[in-house]
Parts: sequence; structure tokens; C-alpha cells
Amino acid sequence: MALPGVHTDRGELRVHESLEELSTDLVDYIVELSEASVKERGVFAIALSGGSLIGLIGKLCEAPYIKTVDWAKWYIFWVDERVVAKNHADSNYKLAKDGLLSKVPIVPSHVHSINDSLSAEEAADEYGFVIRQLVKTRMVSVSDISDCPKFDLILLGMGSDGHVASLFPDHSVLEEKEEWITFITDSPKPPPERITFTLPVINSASNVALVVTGESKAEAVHLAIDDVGADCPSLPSRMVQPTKGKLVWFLDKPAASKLKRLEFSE
Ligand SMILES: O=C1O[C@H](COP(=O)(O)O)[C@@H](O)[C@H](O)[C@H]1O
Repeated sequence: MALPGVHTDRGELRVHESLEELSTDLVDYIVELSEASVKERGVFAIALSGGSLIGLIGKLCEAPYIKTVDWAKWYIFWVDERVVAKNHADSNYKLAKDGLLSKVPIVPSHVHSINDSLSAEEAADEYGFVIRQLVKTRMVSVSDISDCPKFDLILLGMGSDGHVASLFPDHSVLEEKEEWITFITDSPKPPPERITFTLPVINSASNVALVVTGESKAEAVHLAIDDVGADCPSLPSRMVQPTKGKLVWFLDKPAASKLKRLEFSE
């Protein structure tokens, strides 16, 4: 049984007993948001991360979701991508294609991946341009407090160092305020060249889900969520603070094991 969602100033915390249970809750949450968005706007613009997240949303390819989801209305984006060929084992596009997109009836022209034939800088510019066009036609909504795109849902994973997307601790990319999409050439986690949504774009989304599992991430989860006072580090995951949108954390018990906030609620 999941612990009931706990509402905090760092978003809603949903802690699950097992990965199976987490995965079902996450997929149900995605489907609920997609139904609400299709009802309200006629489309659902979702941005995916790479890593362990994709395995956790694999149930979308199964019954009942494969038949009940309005796949024709989905528009797919990537929060971050590694600068490698699309068929490379490190490609976030390949991961999502193999684990999800090739198994559901998504419209191919609605899949907006990063151009793998360009340099990191060129690909970031081009991806920003593509998203700008889709904002103009409102396939992607726009924030009413900044000119940023407002994705219906951004799905993030988190590394044990607290990175989200390809925004790494102490990296100058965390300061980027102007660009929607940027690039790095010195990622501490290989491969070094990456393209990433910036914090203003992530924090403009209507909904952000941070999906974190495993004990190796427990310390970073504690630093990202608990009140750590003056020692509060500028962890990228702690800097995920949607301005008007909703933040939900999907955690398993090992990832949540160092959370002070939950000690009283168990
Ligand atoms: O390098 C990356 O890592 C993060 C976290 O991955 P995980 O396997 O530890 O969940 C991922 O969210 C990001 O998209 C990816 O490029």
C-alpha cells in the first residue's frame, strides 16, 4: 500500500512500497493529466526524460492504457538528450522509442526529438526553434507570466548527485534565464555533450513529476525536499519549483528513507 500523498511546500510526496505500485500510480497520473489536457486544449504535450523513468512508464503500452489513451492527441518532447546518434545505446530518444513509442499508436509527426546530425549548440538552437513554432500554434501552451512554453507535463528523473534533465550541480547552465533549450559539453555523467531544457522552462510547466527510486538517491532526495536550512545546497532537483504548476514526487521507500518530513507521518 502506498502512503497517502503528503502535501508540502516542495510539492506532493507519493511514497510507494514497490516499483510495481509506483509504476501503476505514475501511469494512472499521466493518463489522468492527458485526459484533462485533451478535454481542455485538445492536445497533450508531454516531455520525457531518459534513464530509469522509461521503464517505469512501460505499462502505458499495456491494457487498458494502450486502448483507452487518446494517443492521436499526444505530442512528445525530450527534456534532455545526449548528443549521439538516434540508434546509439546512450540516446534518450532510442530508449523511449524502444520502451514506449514504437508500441503505441502515436502520430509520428507528433514526436519531436532532437536532431542528431548537428552539433550540440546547433541542435539546441534548432530544438528551441521547433518548440517556438509549436507554441505559436498552441500545440504547446504558453506561460502567462513569462514567454516560456508551458508543457502539460514534464517527467523528470533524478541522479544520485541531484541532477535533473542535464542540469548538473554547480554547473553554469543552472543560471540560464534567457534560452529555453541549451547545451553542455562537459557533463560529469557520460556522454559529455548534452542538450537540455532550462530551469525557466521546467518551472513554467503545468505539471512536473519527479520520479526517483533506489537507496543510492536517498541523500539527494533528503537535500531536495527537506528543510535543510542555511545549508540548503543549490541542488538542481531542489531548484525544480513550478511557478504556478503542480509538482509531484513519485518515490519508492528506499529513495524516501532519509526524508525527515515523512518520519512523523508514517
Ligand atoms: O543522464 C540522465 O540521467 C537522469 C537520471 O537517470 P536515472 O537512470 O538515474 O533515472 C535522467 O533523468 C536524464 O534524462 C538522463 O539524461
